[in-house]
Amino acid sequence: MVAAGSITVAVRVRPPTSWEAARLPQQVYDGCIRGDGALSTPGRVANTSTLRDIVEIVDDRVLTFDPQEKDQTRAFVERGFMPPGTKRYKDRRFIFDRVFRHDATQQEVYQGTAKPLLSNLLDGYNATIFAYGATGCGKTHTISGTDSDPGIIYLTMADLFQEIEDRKEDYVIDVAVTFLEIYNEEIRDLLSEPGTPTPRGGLQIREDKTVKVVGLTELRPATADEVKEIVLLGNSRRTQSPTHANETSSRSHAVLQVHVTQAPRTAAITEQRTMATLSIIDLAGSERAAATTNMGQRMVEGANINKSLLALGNCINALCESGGAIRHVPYRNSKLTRLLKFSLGGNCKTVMIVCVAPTSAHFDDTHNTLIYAERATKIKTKVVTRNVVNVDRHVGQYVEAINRLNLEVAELKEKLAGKRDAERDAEKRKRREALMEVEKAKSDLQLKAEQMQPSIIDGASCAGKVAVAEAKLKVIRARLAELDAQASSSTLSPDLETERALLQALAGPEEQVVKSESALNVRVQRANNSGALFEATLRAMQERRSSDRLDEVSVENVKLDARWRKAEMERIKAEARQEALREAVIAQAEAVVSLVGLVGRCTVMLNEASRALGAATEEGRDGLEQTAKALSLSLKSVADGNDSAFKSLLGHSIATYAVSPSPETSALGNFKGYASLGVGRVVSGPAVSQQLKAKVSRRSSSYGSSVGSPLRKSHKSPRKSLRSSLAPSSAPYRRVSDKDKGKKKGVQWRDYAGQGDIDDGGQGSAPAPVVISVTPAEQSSCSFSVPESASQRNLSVAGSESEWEDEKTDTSLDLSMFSAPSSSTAGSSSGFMRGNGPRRPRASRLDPGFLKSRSRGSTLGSLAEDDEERAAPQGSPRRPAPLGDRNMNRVSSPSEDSSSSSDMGKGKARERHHASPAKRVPPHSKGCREQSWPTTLEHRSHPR
Ligand SMILES: Nc1ncnc2c1ncn2[C@@H]1O[C@H](COP(=O)(O)OP(=O)(O)OP(=O)(O)O)[C@@H](O)[C@H]1O
Repeated sequence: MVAAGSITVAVRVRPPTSWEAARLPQQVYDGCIRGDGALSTPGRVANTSTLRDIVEIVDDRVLTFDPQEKDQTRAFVERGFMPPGTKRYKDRRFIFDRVFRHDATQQEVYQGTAKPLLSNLLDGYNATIFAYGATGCGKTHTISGTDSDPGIIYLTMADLFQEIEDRKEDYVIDVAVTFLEIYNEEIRDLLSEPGTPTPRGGLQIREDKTVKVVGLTELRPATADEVKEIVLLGNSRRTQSPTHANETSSRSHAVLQVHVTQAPRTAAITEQRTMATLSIIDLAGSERAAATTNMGQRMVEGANINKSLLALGNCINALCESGGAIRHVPYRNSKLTRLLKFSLGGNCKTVMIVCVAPTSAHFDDTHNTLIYAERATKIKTKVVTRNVVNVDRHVGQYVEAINRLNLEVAELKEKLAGKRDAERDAEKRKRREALMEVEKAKSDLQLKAEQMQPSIIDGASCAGKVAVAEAKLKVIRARLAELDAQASSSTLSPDLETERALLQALAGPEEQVVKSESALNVRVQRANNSGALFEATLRAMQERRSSDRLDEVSVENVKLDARWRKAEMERIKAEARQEALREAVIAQAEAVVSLVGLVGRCTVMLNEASRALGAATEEGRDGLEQTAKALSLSLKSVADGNDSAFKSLLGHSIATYAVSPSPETSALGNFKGYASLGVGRVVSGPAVSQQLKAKVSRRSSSYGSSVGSPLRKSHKSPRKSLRSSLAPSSAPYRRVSDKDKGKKKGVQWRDYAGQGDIDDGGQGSAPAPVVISVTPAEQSSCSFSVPESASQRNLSVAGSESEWEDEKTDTSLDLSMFSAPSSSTAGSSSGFMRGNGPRRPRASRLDPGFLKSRSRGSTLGSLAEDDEERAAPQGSPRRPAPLGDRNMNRVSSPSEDSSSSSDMGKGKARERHHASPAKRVPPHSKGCREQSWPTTLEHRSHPR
């Protein structure tokens, strides 16, 4: 139920016609400045107009009729002199529900008038829209419009059908349209086709609870366009005649009625139907007969029009005065009022659209119309109720209802199936899109990972190297701190000074590496940046949430991929770091091997020197001198070689520390050995370390640390080093060939002579010297840089592994062996190696007998071999000094092997060579031979 109210009255001002526009004023001011220069007097107004605007729109609800002319000059010109107190203009203000300016569109008028009625209509409330106004003011334009600019009828029906479409799931809505005209008080059917039995005119009104015209043609349009067609058709049949005021003046009232019946789609026995009628009425224009030149039929038409409009006015007046209830309302005075009975005072919501002309040409019509409209605003309508009818279905209708419902069920099933299909399709599409999104995210991440990976790997590798450098530095600094502490309390002995200088040189490159601006650290930083970028990408993926495109599973998929990428990157980083550390460990191991070899050989050499000196002392002055000279040269050679090695490796020479200025500070007297220097176990391999330990434990003398250079590229056999160290720098060394041996060597190893019992049966117990054994092919493939000084000396250091073994074995034996006066008493190492039987001393290179044998042509040591070297053929290989090329572990070349094997002779010695555990090649030795030494000194020692 809608509360009681009034008729909604809206005023629409039409735009001026071209005829009117030509007569409306256009202010033209005389812009000339007068002679006296006075600007205060207004210029002359050139007023050529005969019309003026008489409607001023104040706002969307208020207008002023015949407003005061603001230009007094114009007012004077227009109206002449008016005595004070009299009004030149009506200047009357009207208030309506809506006021539309002349430029308002059809849509705006529709929205402001008819549209609010529409929803009520479908709920069962009657509604009426009628256009009122003088002829030619735009009523037909507002109600019907044109094809290109349709009016209220079309716009209303369009919305109505849209609403029906929206409700059709729940309701069956029936729309029927009738279109009639009241012409000269006769009701005519505008939709009656000529030639049909339906009479076109003379229709009667039946009045019950509703007003109904009997015999009207009802059409059932399904769309707004069909309604438009109907209206155009009806309008074409409507009586129109050209009048003075309007070329297409409607001479009748046209009434379009739209009956809407709505029934719910239920199968109940009773159904609640709502019925409502929308009446859209285009009244004929009121006209003052005096103002028109209408004659004859036009005049009769005009009279009838005016009569019906007067009746309408009277009804309105009555309704206003009575409030819609008490006083009699003369509806029956005309067909129009009878038809509009329920629209005006009944159960209906009514909108009156009042059309007015804007110019003074229609001054009185507009004035009257506005007064008429103002009065209509005062009509109080009754309480509007809903037209609801409860219809009890007849049993006969049940079948119809069931059929309809069956149809509806089938329809709904079809829809549901379609909907399900559509849903399934949508689901599939969504899944496909999600999959594509996941793939895209994954490939993006992969791309990112591939972009970042090289940098991150490089960074991890660099970080590993920096960590190694830091670890090295820690140890070096610890030792340096000790040395510094010693230096602060007392003067350091030359050997310790040398050690400190070497350690400082060793620390230099590491210091450079660990600096924050070092190349490695810069690369680490760059890798960190890449890593951060990668992390950010991963985080973004981890934080992805489900959306329209990605469901939960897809998001989880993406997150898992991100997690896997992260783990993979960590693995690769760890591998790179591990590889860097492994390389460092290998380098350290090689350095340690070289170092141990060097220290071992030097120690052996020193032992032999010591023994030789002791033996020479017993022999007498001549022997002593000779031995001392030879030893001096040998020791110098070793020192030079070591110095070259250090210079090459560390860029630091130890030559200046070689000789102590005073006996008190001499390294010979103050040498701190292994224990005091705290050099720990440096080799992790069990076999080698144990052998070294065994050897070290047998040393009665301390080992100097000054010779402990890693000697990066040194792969020489230790034997060679020792030999070359004993060889005079000027004498090239050559292996003794069989031929030479037969000619020149008067002294042989006892073993070679068959006197020794060297046997390879003692593999298990024989201490394995630290020797890297390589094949001839490997030897030939190895190239070592030879310092110029060393190559200039052109020392041959060739020797077989077996010889080196001999020497090592010898030096492992009881030192008392050197007390034996001659080579004939030199024992074999085999006894020791086997661990049974008496050990027979072997001739040593520094054995006095050996030294003496030089003159006799029978030598064991390199001093004798020097001579042999001099006598060697030109084609025999010449090798650089062992320390000169820093290849301490280098083994003999194939030619050396052959010479050494020939030197040793065939038979037992050869067997021993093959049987020696030392010939086993450590797995890493081959690799390291192909590998270049690191640029930094790879020294490893454990802090105390
Ligand atoms: N708002 C408007 N915009 C443009 N043209 C308009 C407007 N209102 C009216 N007109 C024009 O004015 C002329 C007269 O309009 P219309 O025929 O609608 O008047 P009417 O009130 O129906 O006249 P009658 O009562 O004689 O039938 C028509 O040519 C119409 O196109």
